[in-house]
Amino acid sequence: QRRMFTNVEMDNSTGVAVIKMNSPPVNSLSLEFLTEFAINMEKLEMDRGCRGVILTSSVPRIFSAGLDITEMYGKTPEHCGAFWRAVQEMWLKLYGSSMITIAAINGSSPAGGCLMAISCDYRIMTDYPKYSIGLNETKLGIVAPFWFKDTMINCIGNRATEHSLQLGLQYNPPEALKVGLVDQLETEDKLMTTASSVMSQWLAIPDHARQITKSMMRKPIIDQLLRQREADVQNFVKFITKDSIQKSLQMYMEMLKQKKG
Ligand SMILES: CC/C=C\C/C=C\CCCC/C=C/C(=O)SCCNC(=O)CCNC(=O)[C@H](O)C(C)(C)COP(=O)(O)OP(=O)(O)OC[C@H]1O[C@@H](n2cnc3c(N)ncnc32)[C@H](O)[C@@H]1OP(=O)(O)O
Repeated sequence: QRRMFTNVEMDNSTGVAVIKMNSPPVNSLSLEFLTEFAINMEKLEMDRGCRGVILTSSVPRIFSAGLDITEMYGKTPEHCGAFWRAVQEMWLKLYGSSMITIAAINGSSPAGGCLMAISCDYRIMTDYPKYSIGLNETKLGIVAPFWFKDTMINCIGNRATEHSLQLGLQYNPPEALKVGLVDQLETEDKLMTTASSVMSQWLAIPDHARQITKSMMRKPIIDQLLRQREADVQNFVKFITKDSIQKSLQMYMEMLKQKKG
């Protein structure tokens, strides 16, 4: 039986779906997870009754740990290529969605987890000091590709992105609010109610006007990836299969395990 990585609950009375990521222990984004996520987004996009999506997590304390490192370590170039296509597809479906997308960030959200959040239209994060969010790729010895970087620039601006990406910064909730990485903080118990109430404000705007405006803002980056999608895959495969990069990933995974012990 196929495993489910996400639960989708559609409320037909409001036209809002809640996608809960549910892949313990850390909602890491594996090839299967990403494939299922993109299919779910596609189905909601095709559903004329669905106007908005709230993205959140069922896993305690974690929104998403980002890309599943085990999908990039010790794998064949073919596997790495298939994995990267799935990462691209997830981003294209989320960043390019015509629906209103709100991230209810109820836990830590490094790297690919942060990419998911900043690909949404609005972010509300639980105000808990131990949670963090950011594109920390350089800390793993890897490089966030241009479409991660440009999504971040569109969210927090050029200078803050440069600072944030070079240092691989992870922000706690008040810092994330200050830099503009999230739009609002909320307590754990009120997070979903607040997300629904923000959604109602966005739903009040006529869809066609909001959708054209959103597309105008995001299309240049999306088109740039679409134009060079296969080159981006080959670039990733070449980079990630290098011995030096594989070594960095191995050391990072060992560090994660040691931290636990
Ligand atoms: C020139 C450029 C050209 C092309 C581009 C090329 C390249 C590359 C771009 C790649 C972009 C990459 C994006 C990413 O998302 S990489 C992933 C980054 N993620 C992280 O750094 C997060 C790491 N994890 C953590 O910090 C913590 O786990 C977390 C999320 C804060 C939770 O902490 P905690 O609750 O204490 O849980 P544990 O750390 O004990 O973890 C439990 C368990 O999960 C394993 N794990 C954690 N994160 C991941 C992960 N991302 N992938 C796979 N597995 C993960 C961890 O090892 C533990 O495993 P165990 O077996 O010990 O139980």
